[in-house]
Amino acid sequence: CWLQTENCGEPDVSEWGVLTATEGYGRPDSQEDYEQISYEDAMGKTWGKNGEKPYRHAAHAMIYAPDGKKLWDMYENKAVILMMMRFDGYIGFPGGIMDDGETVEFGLNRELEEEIGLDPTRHSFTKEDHVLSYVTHNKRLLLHFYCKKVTLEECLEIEKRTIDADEYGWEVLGPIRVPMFTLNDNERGLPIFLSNKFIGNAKEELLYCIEKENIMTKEEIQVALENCEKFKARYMR
Ligand SMILES: O=c1[nH]cnc2c1ncn2[C@H]1C[C@H](O)[C@@H](COP(=O)(O)OP(=O)(O)O)O1
Repeated sequence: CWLQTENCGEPDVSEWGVLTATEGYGRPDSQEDYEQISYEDAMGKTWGKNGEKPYRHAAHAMIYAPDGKKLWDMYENKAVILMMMRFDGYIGFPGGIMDDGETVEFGLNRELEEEIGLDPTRHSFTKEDHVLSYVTHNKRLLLHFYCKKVTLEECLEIEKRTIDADEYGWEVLGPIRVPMFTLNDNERGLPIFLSNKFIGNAKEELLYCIEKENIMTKEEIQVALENCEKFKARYMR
């Protein structure tokens, strides 16, 4: 039984080692029910208050920098956007579930330090960076998403630090840069990247921020999604 040091007994495959209490949160849910709500509604929520199983808060964040570098002098990379390969094989953003008593921003900054080694004295997320909140009743989670623009130099430094983070090699298997360009076959680059498996609503959060931060237009994103679907129809039956 993973990570336990004593009294392990027979492994119980339905209750998976010491992760039992939380690992269900990250599992894919065939009945995803993400409902967008305001930050204020999420903070003042009353669900789970009447002796039911409580709702937990979780927060994740996108860090990015405008780029403009050309691949082979041809394809402009519009931005460096940091995502990560998670332990479960899904792509997501760094962050996690708040510990009891933590504010969402405090918990987010703690998770970012643990997962990607973000230095809170230099890059601290505040309410100003909040973008979206969702509730998922299936998972009894209130999910908050944040986004911060940094300089390219800072972004590359943050990316480098990720492999020295406490969680590197455990919950985080590595930083991922989103390819923010598309080759002239209209598929390689962002469209094929979008055919990956993303945790929760991380893909929607990515696309929302790409548009909100004026990295790509709504129309450009739509074209990338359509080309992703064409690629999947051909190769991923
Ligand atoms: O990037 C994400 N965007 C939206 N939801 C996410 C993202 N990453 C995880 N999640 C969901 C999936 C889980 O239901 C919860 C908490 O997951 P996780 O980040 O793995 O939490 P811990 O690190 O274990 O605290 O959020």
